[in-house]
Amino acid sequence: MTIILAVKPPFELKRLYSREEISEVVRRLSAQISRDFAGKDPLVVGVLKGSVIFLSDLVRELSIPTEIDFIGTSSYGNGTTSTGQIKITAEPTARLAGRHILIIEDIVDTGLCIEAIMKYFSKHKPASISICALMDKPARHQVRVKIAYSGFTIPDKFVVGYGLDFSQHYRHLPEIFTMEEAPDAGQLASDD
Ligand SMILES: O=P(O)(O)OC[C@H]1O[C@H](OP(=O)(O)OP(=O)(O)O)[C@H](O)[C@@H]1O
Ligand SMILES: Nc1nc2[nH]cnc2c(=O)[nH]1
Repeated sequence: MTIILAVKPPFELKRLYSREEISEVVRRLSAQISRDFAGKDPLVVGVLKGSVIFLSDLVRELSIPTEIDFIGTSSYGNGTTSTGQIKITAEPTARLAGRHILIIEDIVDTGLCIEAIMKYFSKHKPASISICALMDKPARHQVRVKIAYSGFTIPDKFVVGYGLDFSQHYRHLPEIFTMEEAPDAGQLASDD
């Protein structure tokens, strides 16, 4: 399925993963997490805002009790490339010391965001910190990242949907799409 967006320049969204493919990955990750964290009362921390839909689906598949919290970061502003300046914009409120913390990311791209989050949690003396990411773009990593629970390994393309935005839009789409300038963008732009 391809959607052409009537913006300038025109972008096209091409479906990368269907609802069924996403559900299958969510079930696989939840099973692994349920097994590894049994008896550990983990603190599941979603990285705002992109992980919210993934986190909601994931925790409802878990067979173990968990506590849920969130951390806010900003790095992408309104564009498709990281500014490289990662700010923690909202801190979790749960007790962190001595906890088994599972960070839930929608995507690891440069890895700068997750690196800053790992640094933040390390300072609070948790028992352990693990990362679960729905998508990983290894071709773009700028830092070493260890993802214990990885959903899809994706090519170097900007993706939207299932929580991920472009300029705060498209988070609501239930599937995941790549977003690229439409091939005839030059033609359309010169038709003004
Ligand atoms: O690996 P990186 O290059 O650091 O990129 C990954 C981060 O970028 C996105 O967040 P963003 O800052 O766009 O905020 P959002 O989740 O609110 O959209 C995404 O949700 C990840 O948290
Ligand atoms: N929406 C979105 N946000 C990102 N942040 C880092 N990479 C991406 C991406 O591919 N899509």
